[in-house]
Amino acid sequence: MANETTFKAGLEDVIANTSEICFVDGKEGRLIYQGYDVHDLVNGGSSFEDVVYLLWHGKLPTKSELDAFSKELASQRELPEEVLKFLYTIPKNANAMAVLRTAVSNLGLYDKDDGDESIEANVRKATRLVAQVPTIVTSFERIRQGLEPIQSDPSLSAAASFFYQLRGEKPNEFEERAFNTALILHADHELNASTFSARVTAGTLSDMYSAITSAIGTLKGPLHGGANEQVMRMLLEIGDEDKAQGWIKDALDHKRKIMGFGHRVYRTEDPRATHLRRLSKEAGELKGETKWFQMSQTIEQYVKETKGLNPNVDFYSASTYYAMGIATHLFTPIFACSRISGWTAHVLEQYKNNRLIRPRAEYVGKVDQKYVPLNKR
Ligand SMILES: CC(=O)SCCNC(=O)CCNC(=O)[C@H](O)C(C)(C)COP(=O)(O)OP(=O)(O)OC[C@H]1O[C@@H](n2cnc3c(N)ncnc32)[C@H](O)[C@@H]1OP(=O)(O)O
Ligand SMILES: O=C([O-])CC(=O)C(=O)O
Repeated sequence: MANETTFKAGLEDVIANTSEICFVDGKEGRLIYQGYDVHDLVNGGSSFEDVVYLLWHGKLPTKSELDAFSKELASQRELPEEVLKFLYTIPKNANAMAVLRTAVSNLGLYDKDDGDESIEANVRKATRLVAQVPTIVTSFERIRQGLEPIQSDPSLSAAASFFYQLRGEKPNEFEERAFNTALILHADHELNASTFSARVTAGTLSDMYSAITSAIGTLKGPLHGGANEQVMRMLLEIGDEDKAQGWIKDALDHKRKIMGFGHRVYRTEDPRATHLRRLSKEAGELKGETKWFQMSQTIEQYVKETKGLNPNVDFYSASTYYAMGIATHLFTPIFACSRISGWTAHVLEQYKNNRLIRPRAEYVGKVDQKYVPLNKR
């Protein structure tokens, strides 16, 4: 039996590995990628591609490195024919995260580098994954609606390409800028549950696609990435700003969690929420419908006052995406379109310095049971 003093429910504050990729300073409310504050990356005008390069290579690319990397990513967006065909066989009402999880697993079967576990091959797999996860999400969404998937335009940025592949139209300036910011903000977050899943799978020296499939299944849950969809469903259910306070009070009185609030690490404002709050306001104003932003503000104030809880990344991303006309069931897959960069960075780091991840459980079951043969039970 493991020493019971070592047990921490939910592994809270347990250090499970070292990492150079990301630091979450929960006390100060800071998020750092490879030494760079996420505020500087957003305010300094980084592209998502810039950040993916940073997460993987530990340095910001030069202009020519970024151009080459962006071109490489854009050239890999098309799905293998077999995977595209597979998307047509999926039930149209399937959960979009379940589709993504299954399609990424399927994608691994057709990767040219399948079976090659060299660093170079794994970087190539990571590149394809970052390029193709959005294509899976947008293609299935179109197939679901009875439309044909759209071939990507390699001249577009990752942010613009998502809209183009989803709608067949390029985004406006705000949509591209806001989506690029959202992609940067969701890119990595240290040892969150889905990244931990990916690292546990990679730690057995299983392949990149298996690790990412584990991660997608973990992100799907409403206590993690799935919360952004639940936030929007909550706002829609409340329906009117005047009803927000009463609805939240009732939920809290019944000990229900308010989606999009609270965090295992942050004890202050989640730095990503600061940007997303601003984007939610801007998106609402551009659409001429600020009701969801205003309702979110009312909820934030009430939950802060009554429970002392801050909004996390999922709270204001919901009303931002909604104002941009994105369907609610795509919110968590969009999270995955960004987090795939962090997951792959962590899987590459795990392979570089691997040790099997295998914690202990504190045994609290029965002991010394007397065996009874079947005919005597
Ligand atoms: C991208 C992400 O994954 S960000 C997180 C997304 N998830 C959500 O938004 C779901 C809602 N939030 C939560 O469920 C939690 O805050 C989590 C899962 C994020 C963190 O969970 P934990 O660190 O395990 O905190 P835990 O659930 O133990 O909460 C501690 C206390 O705060 C309360 N609390 C925490 N979050 C909330 C919430 N959103 N609404 C109401 N109460 C809450 C708990 O009820 C608990 O109260 P108690 O001590 O009186 O029982
Ligand atoms: O870090 C966490 O536990 C959850 C989170 O905010 C994320 O994955 O972005």
